[in-house]
Amino acid sequence: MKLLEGKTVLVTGASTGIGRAAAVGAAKAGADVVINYHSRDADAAACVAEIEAAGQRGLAVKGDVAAPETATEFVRKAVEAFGKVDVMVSNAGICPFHSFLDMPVETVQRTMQVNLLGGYFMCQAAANQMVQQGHGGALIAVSSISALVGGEYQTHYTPTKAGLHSLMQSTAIALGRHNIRCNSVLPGTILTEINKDDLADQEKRKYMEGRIPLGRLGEAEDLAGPIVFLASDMAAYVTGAALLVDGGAFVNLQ
Ligand SMILES: NC(=O)C1=CN([C@@H]2O[C@H](COP(=O)(O)OP(=O)(O)OC[C@H]3O[C@@H](n4cnc5c(N)ncnc54)[C@H](OP(=O)(O)O)[C@@H]3O)[C@@H](O)[C@H]2O)C=CC1
Ligand SMILES: C[C@H](O)[C@@H]1OC(=O)[C@H](O)[C@@H]1O
Repeated sequence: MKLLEGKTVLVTGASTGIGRAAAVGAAKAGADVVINYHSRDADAAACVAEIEAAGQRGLAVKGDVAAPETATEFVRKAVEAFGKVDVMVSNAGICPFHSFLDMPVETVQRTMQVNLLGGYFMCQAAANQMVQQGHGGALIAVSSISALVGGEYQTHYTPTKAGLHSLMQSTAIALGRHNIRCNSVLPGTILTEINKDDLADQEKRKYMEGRIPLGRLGEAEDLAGPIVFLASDMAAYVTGAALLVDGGAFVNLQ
């Protein structure tokens, strides 16, 4: 029996990167998967094609997670299509690198709205559905190593990742009685669209690689296994936990 057989998994921000790897990983583990995305129609369709190639049902629902109604609509469409929601992977996020002293107000507000409030509303909508179903579930937030350490050009971003980590701790308490487990994954530096421009700076890229004991930057697929594990019954007694997936970067002081 596959790890996620019979489960319906929802993933936000799954047109590219970590979300897409999680969606395809969940399908390969036997789940039907509903994805949210914001703008890349062709990439979202390609993700659904990969889910179907794994032998599972897939559906893409377009929407901006910053709007609370996107969350209720996403969950409603998932239930309409596949009957239930077992897992919510709240992954959608942005990181427009910018210096602190001249940070535009709208960049701060948008980053908080998408990353933190988007995650909050998605998890809340999924949890309400899970409580109504009455057979538990799992929420997984894609937080970051940046929940634990700072970044000079990420002063608007790192608080959102700390916030998601904290949200999973509090929802673990609020939802434990419903057997809904709440955990976060904390990726290190993973090569995706979000940091393509930032890591085009070869000096910075080499520095980041040099910080990692495993000797390489991460790939989106490196997150699939940890997310599938936390979504699965193998993690039945794991809640309120945060799993670093960073090649050892965080512990590398000297
Ligand atoms: N890459 C890394 O090093 C790390 C990434 N993370 C986190 O992982 C998550 C995924 O990022 P990653 O895969 O790297 O980056 P990508 O840019 O590849 O993926 C971001 C995804 O989020 C979606 N998205 C962006 N804004 C919105 C929105 N307003 N509403 C709905 N969907 C949206 C994008 O959709 P579309 O393209 O269709 O607009 C895309 O599917 C983020 O939360 C990020 O903070 C955490 C630690 C490290
Ligand atoms: C976008 C960054 O490269 C990435 O995002 C994070 O959360 C980490 O700080 C990574 O460096």
